[in-house]
Amino acid sequence: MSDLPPGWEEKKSKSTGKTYYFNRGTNESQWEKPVERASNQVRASHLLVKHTESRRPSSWKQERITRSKDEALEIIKDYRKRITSGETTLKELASTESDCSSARKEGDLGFFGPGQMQKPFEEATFALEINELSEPVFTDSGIHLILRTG
Ligand SMILES: Cn1nc(-c2ccccc2)cc1C(=O)N[C@H](Cc1nc2ccccc2[nH]1)C(=O)O
Repeated sequence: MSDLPPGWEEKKSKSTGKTYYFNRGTNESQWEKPVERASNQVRASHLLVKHTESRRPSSWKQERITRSKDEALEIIKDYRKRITSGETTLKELASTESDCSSARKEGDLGFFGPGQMQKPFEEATFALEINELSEPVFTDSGIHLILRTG
């Protein structure tokens, strides 16, 4: 009975004889044995605009964040329009504009389950369909746009 997630198979490297894992569906291959992701987890990328009331009003972009919450909301609304019009993507904008250090990963936060992120962020993400973009979401960190990716 294979204990590998769907699509994965165990193979032997012709050159080294070492076991590796190959996914015929995605053409991925890796040395580490793939593990099943918990079914209650989701994956998301986000763009964060901080403001003066943010828990940590500082970021890789700006040592001291001086914009107001209202200004941050106007910025986030403009970003959302540009994404929904197809002019740009959330990942492109997050890379240059997000006040979260995940900007260096195009805003990708990876997989997370209940209890890992601030409640408003968690609730908004779990309410999204995969590839759906949230409305502006308010947390203690600032204002977010969230794209559920998994
Ligand atoms: C939750 N998280 N993951 C990363 C991250 C992920 C991948 C690569 C580098 C950093 C950064 C953070 C984080 O909390 N960043 C904070 C801002 C922030 N606050 C959040 C609240 C909810 C979800 C994401 C959030 N990001 C910061 O940089 O001040």
